[in-house]
Amino acid sequence: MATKMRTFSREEVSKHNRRDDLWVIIEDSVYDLTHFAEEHPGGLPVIMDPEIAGQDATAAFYGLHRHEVLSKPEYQLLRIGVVEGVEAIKILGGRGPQLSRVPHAEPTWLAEGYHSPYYNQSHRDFQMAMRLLFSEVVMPDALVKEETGGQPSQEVMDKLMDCNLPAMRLGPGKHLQGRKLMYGIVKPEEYDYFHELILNQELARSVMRGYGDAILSGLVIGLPPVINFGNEQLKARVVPEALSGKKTICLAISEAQAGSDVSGLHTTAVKTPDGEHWIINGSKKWITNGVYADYFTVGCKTEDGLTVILVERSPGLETRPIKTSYSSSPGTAFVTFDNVKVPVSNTLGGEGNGIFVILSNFNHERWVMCCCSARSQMLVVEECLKWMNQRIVEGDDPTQGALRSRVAAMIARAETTQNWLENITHQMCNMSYKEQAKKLAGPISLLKSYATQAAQDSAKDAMQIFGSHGLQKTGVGLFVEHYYRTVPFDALLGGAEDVLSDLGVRQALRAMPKNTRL
Ligand code: HEM
Repeated sequence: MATKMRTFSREEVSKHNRRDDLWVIIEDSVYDLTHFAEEHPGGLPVIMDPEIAGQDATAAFYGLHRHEVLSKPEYQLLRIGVVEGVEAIKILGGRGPQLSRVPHAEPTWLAEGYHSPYYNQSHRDFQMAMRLLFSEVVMPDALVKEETGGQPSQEVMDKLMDCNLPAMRLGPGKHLQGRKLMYGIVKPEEYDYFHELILNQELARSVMRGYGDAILSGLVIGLPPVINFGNEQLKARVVPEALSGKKTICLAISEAQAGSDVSGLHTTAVKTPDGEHWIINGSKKWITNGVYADYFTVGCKTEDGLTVILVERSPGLETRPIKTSYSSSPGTAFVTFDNVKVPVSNTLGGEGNGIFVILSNFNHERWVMCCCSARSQMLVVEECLKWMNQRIVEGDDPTQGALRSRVAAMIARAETTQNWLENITHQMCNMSYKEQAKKLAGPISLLKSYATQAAQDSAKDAMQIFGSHGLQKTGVGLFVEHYYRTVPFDALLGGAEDVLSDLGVRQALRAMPKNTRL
């Protein structure tokens, strides 16, 4: 049974304003900071200020801290009572499992009183279960590992495996057959691209960018070529190992000299005289999950052009971590191949068909990135609106109007990205894979290009709104700092912005009836 809190009048609190007896009021509660003040990360003098010590420090507190600070158990112990005559206040803070009530912080279909044609009860049940899983199991681990750079803990990975998260991250398809998805909440045959959109968006909402990539990002891009183009024997061995989390797989295409321009790859695969093996030489760079991967889906230059080969970690293959601007959790690697011997039966999609294998992956990969970008943009809008709501601005500050107009632009971008994404997802649900490749390559490229530009613009706006707080890795600006630092990365992965815009327009021109005139 919860113990009843003591009640203090404001006058009584005001008497505790000395170094050896120091109380403050925050919202409806009284905190005894006498012993904490010495260790306070913001220092003692700020709390000894006559306007703070023994006074209502709510405005000052929320001008400098996130609400999460007060919910930490060690700081909850400082709470000694409540203020007489003040109604109990339930603060809506943090990123718990509950739906946010901040306008534009959730996609419309999750906002109370709004409607959407795209989602049914199965999506709603799935979303609730996903949010619970991510906020209660994954997020606490993510907050630690993002800083320390470690991989997600085994306990977290085991829980993600229990609900078949790796298989669900690959989207609808045969690979889901016979699996219990999300504790049975959704049947494999019902699982559609909106379920997958929800999965990606809950992940993007809950974890920071680096940790998110550590949760099997390599599998999302590295395994489909095996599923779609591997021989039966290879699939029977590798797919279950990867989907059960026993082995890690990554995609290794980009190179130091060529970037992601597949026509300029230098890594070679040459057949042994008996024609049984490939001998691979060269290197790959910026390979997500590469540091700890067991399998590498590798693009190689061969006699017939470009060939994709599944390479197992074996003698001659080495990986080294690359220090990046985000966390080391995803194990971004430099991979070298020194006469690595691989059976020819590990060829994916046939010799010389590498471009086709690589391109067939792109639509899904880019769409996944759009899901995450749209959701992160909403999160940044939420951070900005919360900050504007909690921070008290003294007097008539003329910059406030300008900041509001920045938030207006951010909301417009986030809503545009999400609404366009939902429309494309609806098309994906109603098209065969072949049709998707034909009709959606252009729109998905354009959406990805738009989303990553919008995200970078919103990161800049958010930085202006948070001011210098946005430079800090701790405190109120923690999320915005991370977002601003890592968001440009999305504009490069899966095709650079300019390349994708160009591709989208070229596809549109190709689809034009040739006899169209002004
Ligand atoms: C229950 C009371 C308080 C607790 C538990 C607390 C805790 C903290 C913590 C953990 C930080 C590190 C940054 C962060 O994580 O947000 C911090 C920073 C700070 N705190 Fe407090 N604080 C309290 C009250 C106050 C009050 C009343 C003031 C008065 C103005 C204050 C002023 C500051 C300042 C100036 C900083 C440095 C800000 C920064 O680094 O951005 N704190 N506090």
